[in-house]
Amino acid sequence: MVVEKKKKRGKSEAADPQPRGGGSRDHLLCDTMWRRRVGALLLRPRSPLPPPSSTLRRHLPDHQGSDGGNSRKPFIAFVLGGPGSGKGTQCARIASDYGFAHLSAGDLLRNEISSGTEKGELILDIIKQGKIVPSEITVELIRKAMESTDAKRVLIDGFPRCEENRIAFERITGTEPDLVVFFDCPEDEMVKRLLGRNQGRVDDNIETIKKRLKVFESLNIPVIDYYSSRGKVHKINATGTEQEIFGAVRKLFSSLRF
Ligand SMILES: Nc1ncnc2c1ncn2[C@@H]1O[C@H](COP(=O)(O)OP(=O)(O)OP(=O)(O)O)[C@@H](O)[C@H]1O
Ligand SMILES: Nc1ccn([C@H]2C[C@H](O)[C@@H](COP(=O)(O)O)O2)c(=O)n1
Ligand SMILES: [Mg+2]
Repeated sequence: MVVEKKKKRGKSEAADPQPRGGGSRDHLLCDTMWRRRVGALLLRPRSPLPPPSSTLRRHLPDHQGSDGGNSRKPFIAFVLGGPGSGKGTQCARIASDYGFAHLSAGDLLRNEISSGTEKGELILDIIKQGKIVPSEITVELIRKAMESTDAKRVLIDGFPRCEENRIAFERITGTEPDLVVFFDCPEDEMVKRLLGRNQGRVDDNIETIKKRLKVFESLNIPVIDYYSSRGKVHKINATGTEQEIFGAVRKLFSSLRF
């Protein structure tokens, strides 16, 4: 199933996950341009990837293990949807009812900001502008979080946000999601929810929200289309009350064999 384009979706933007060209499309940049701008930080020599730890080995595809099943990779669900579509709200309920660990990419990045490091400052600057943080930063945070949980079911909320995110995740963890849940919500409803969220987020203002919506259409929809073509996407209508939406979520999760 290829996700239908909404009426307001710009044809060329949605079809071009890495738009090239002038400054007016600056809001669409994914991590390539940012890597250039912050070269000093990102081009620092990185130590070679360590051999997978026993925990990470659980994430490798087709790893059957020889310890009675304890080393099998966890069930991984990516949870996607536009800003304010209700990903975090529904993930909290899924985690509590179905025993999933909830890893929110946005929360991991905000924790890094709180740590007051140079990397945190870079992340803050990018988030304020509604853009996407370089994949190697985000995937590394997710990889560490996955390593430090023993959960057999993991929700990864708000990731991957662009094709580079997806490809970096697959390369670094050597695995793919078992399921992609897409919360489909009209833009006007998402804007209303974000403006009413009132959690002090630096990106919950109308200017940044407009940019995040454009980035979602341009860079995240192609990822959803990619997984749709691989039969992994389950689309949920994200309008209605939290409880109504969770009804649809429950139908899906109760039907899964983990
Ligand atoms: N069905 C709903 N109806 C009305 N408000 C909702 C609903 N679901 C969530 N909300 C509220 O909308 C706001 C955004 O929800 P939430 O934080 O879950 O979205 P999100 O998709 O995680 O957004 P972001 O991508 O910005 O993190 C929150 O204030 C939340 O309480
Ligand atoms: N994969 C990701 C996830 C998040 N970010 C940045 C950009 C988002 O606007 C911001 C907030 O995320 P949210 O809490 O809305 O999921 O964090 C990113 O760059 N890459
Ligand atoms: Mg969220």
